[in-house]
Amino acid sequence: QEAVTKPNVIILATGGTIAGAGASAANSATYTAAKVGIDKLIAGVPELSQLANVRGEQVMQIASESITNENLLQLGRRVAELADSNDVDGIVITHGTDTLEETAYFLNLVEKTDKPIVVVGSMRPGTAMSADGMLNLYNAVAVAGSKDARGKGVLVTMNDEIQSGRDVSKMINIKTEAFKSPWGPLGMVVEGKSYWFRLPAKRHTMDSEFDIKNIKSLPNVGIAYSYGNVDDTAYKALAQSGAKAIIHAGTGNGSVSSSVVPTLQALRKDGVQIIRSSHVNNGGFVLRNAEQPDDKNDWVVAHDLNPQKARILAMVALTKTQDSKELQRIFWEY
Ligand SMILES: NC(=O)CC[C@H](N)C(=O)O
Repeated sequence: QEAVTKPNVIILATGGTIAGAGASAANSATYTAAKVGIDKLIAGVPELSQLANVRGEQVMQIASESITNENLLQLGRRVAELADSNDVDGIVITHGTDTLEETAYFLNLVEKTDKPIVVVGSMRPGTAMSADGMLNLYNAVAVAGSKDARGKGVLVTMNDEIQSGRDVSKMINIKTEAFKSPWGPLGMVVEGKSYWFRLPAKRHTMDSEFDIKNIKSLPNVGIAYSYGNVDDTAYKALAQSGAKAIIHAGTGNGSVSSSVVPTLQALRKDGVQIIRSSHVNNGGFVLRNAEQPDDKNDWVVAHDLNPQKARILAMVALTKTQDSKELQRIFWEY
């Protein structure tokens, strides 16, 4: 009989619904997030031990809408430490789903490792009927422990799909099939085995020019949402609060209302970076110099990144450059 060595997988727990608890099994939507500790979560899925040697670590215990830049840096540093350790083969991060897409993208940009990093959450608390957390966690550990997940960037396992942390997003808040990418999943995980169909084309992890070890703090970057009858109040307030960049969560192709254009031109002259994104639901796609003369205005376009992901990339990029052309290059490449 062949000796099988199981991979060592660390689960870093941060809270969210996957650690949530409700009053009754019928409570799929009314419950408290971030209640259950990581040891209890691991004990609740004994099958994990068939996949890997699993160890848990409680990094924080919060609902992810309350995650701060400091929390992101703390988590990122711990991930980097563990990834550097010889006895760690893969890392799972349990996370609330509200900002999971932001954390996954952040780690995808700044972790210099080819070891699998898998971010996972759930849409229903463990106390609910048909809770999805157990299987999502099982799948996350399976992917994190697998050799074929190496070098594919930060991944997200929800609803049996393996998504790229770069472009996955929470598309609906009441279904277990909540996480989608406009460009489709990278693969599927079924009964603890991964099946791959495509690879990320954008720069990440080992191939990234950013490194968590060189990032001391993240700059203030805000988002302003666009709609009919919008005015420039939010943009001005963000600039006044010290924003180094403002993400324009624009309509359609990142279009900008004529009531806002002059203010954004003036803010750019004052040194604030203006980044045009789109809040279109299934994924925006903003083209340079379409809708607005970005070359003339010295603005940046966020490409296919939604506003919250554009904020993450802008913060990371601004730790290295203040040049709008460099920023634009980074927005095309990541
Ligand atoms: N499904 C969830 O995880 C949402 C719970 C909570 N709002 C959070 O993001 O942590």
